[in-house]
Amino acid sequence: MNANLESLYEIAKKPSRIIIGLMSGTSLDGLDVALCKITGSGETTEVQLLEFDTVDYSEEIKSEIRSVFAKPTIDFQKLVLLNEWIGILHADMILDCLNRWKIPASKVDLVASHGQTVFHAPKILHQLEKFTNGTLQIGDGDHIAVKTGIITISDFRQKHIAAGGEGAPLAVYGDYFLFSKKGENRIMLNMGGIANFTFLPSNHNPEEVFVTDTGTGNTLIDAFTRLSFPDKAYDKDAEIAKKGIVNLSLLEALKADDFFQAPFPKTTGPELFSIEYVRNAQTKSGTENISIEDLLATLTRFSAETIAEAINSTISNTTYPIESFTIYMSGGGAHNPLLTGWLKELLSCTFTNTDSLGISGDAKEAILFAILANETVSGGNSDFGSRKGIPSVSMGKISFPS
Ligand SMILES: Nc1ncnc2c1ncn2[C@@H]1O[C@H](COP(=O)(O)OP(=O)(O)OP(=O)(O)O)[C@@H](O)[C@H]1O
Ligand SMILES: CC(=O)N[C@H]1[C@@H]2OC[C@@H](O2)[C@@H](O)[C@@H]1O[C@H](C)C(=O)O
Repeated sequence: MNANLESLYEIAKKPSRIIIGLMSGTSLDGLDVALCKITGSGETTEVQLLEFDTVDYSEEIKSEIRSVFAKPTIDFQKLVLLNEWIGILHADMILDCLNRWKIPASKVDLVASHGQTVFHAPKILHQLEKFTNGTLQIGDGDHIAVKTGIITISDFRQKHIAAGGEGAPLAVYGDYFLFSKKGENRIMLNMGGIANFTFLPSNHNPEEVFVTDTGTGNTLIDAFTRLSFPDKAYDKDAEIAKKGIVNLSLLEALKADDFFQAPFPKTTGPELFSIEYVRNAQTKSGTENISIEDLLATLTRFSAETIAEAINSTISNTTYPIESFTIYMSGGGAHNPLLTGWLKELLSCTFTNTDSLGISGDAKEAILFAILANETVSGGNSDFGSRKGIPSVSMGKISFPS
C-alpha cells in the first residue's frame, strides 16, 4: 500500500484525531486557525479546542484577494497565481501558529482547509439555465500538504454541489453534531460577512434540521465603513451607525430584491450584496445624499430585519412557538451591539452566544471544517434525509504531503 494511504488509514482508525481547521471568510479579515482534538464522529463527535488564533491578513493580502473577489470580470492569470499564493500563505500561517503554540507538525493528523471563496454563484444568482450551482474556493490543498507535511483535506464545497446542494451553508453538519439537543429548540445564528442560521428542533430529528443564508451580515456595513473611513476595517461596536437614524425609504428599497422572495434554503454572497446593490437602492429611493451615519444605521437595520424575518418565517412554518427557541449567536456580527440589540427587539426568543455551549463563536467556522475533515476520514454515516440543501455525503479532497 502507498505509505500515504497507510498513514491515512491509521489516522482514520484512531479514537481521536488532532485536526487544524482553517477558515477565511467573506470579511477577508484573516485566517482563523483552530487546533482541535476531535473524538468520535457524527453524532458522537466531541471537540476540544486546544488552540485558536486569527492570523490577520496584511493590507497586501487583502488587496490581492480583493482584485478578484466577487467580481464577474477579472485578470485570469491573477486568479491562477493567487490559487498557489494563498495555499502557500496559509501553509506558512499554520507553521507560524504551530511554532508559537510549541506543537510539532508531526503531532497534527490533518489540516482541514476551507480556502478563500472568490466567487459564489448559486443558480439564483447566475440564472443560466444550462449551468448548475457554482462556487470557487482557492488556496490549493496540495501546497498546504507539501509545505506543512500534514495530510490536508480541502475544497469541501464541490461535493455538496455535486450532490444537489449550493455548496453552502455547510455549518449545519457541525451544528447538528455538536449542538442539537433533545428537548431544546435551538437556532445557531452565524453573522459573518453573510449571515446564516441552522434550525435545530427539540426532537433532534436530522430530517427536520434546516439551514439557510439570510442575506448580508457585515459585508455591506464593512464596505461602506471602508469607503468613508479608509483606515477603519469595520464599524467597531457600531460607533458610527449608532449616531445615525435608519432611513425607511432606503431600507424598503434594500429589501425589495428578488433574493428575499426566493424560497428557503438559499445561499448568497458579496457578489449580490455589493456597493452597487446599495447604490441602486439609493437611486431608487432618492437617498443618494444621506450621511454615512444614517447609511450605516440603515445597513445595520437591513441585516437585522432580514435575519429576523428569515428566522421568524422558518419557525412560523413549524408547530414550535417562537418563544421556545434559544438563539446562539456567533461570527463577528455577534460583537455588534446595534445589530444584536435590534435582533433582540425583533425576535421573541432567548439570546445567548455559542460560547455558552463551550465553543467560541469566533472559532466556530474553523472548527466546522475540522469536523467535516473528521467525517471524511472516519464518519460519513449520518443521514439527513432527502431534503434540499443537506446532502448526506462526505466532503473534501485529500492531498498527501509526498
Ligand atoms: N466589535 C465589533 N463591532 C462591530 N462589528 C464587529 C466587531 N467585531 C467583528 N465585527 C464584524 O465581524 C466581521 C468579521 O466577522 P467574521 O470573521 O465572522 O466573518 P467571516 O468569517 O469572514 O464571514 P463569513 O462567515 O461570511 O465567511 C468584521 O468584518 C466586522 O464587520
Ligand atoms: C460560499 C461561501 O464561502 N459561503 C460562506 C459565506 O459565509 C457565511 C455564509 O456565506 C455561508 O454560507 C458560507 O460559510 C459557512 C462557513 C458555511 O458554509 O456554513
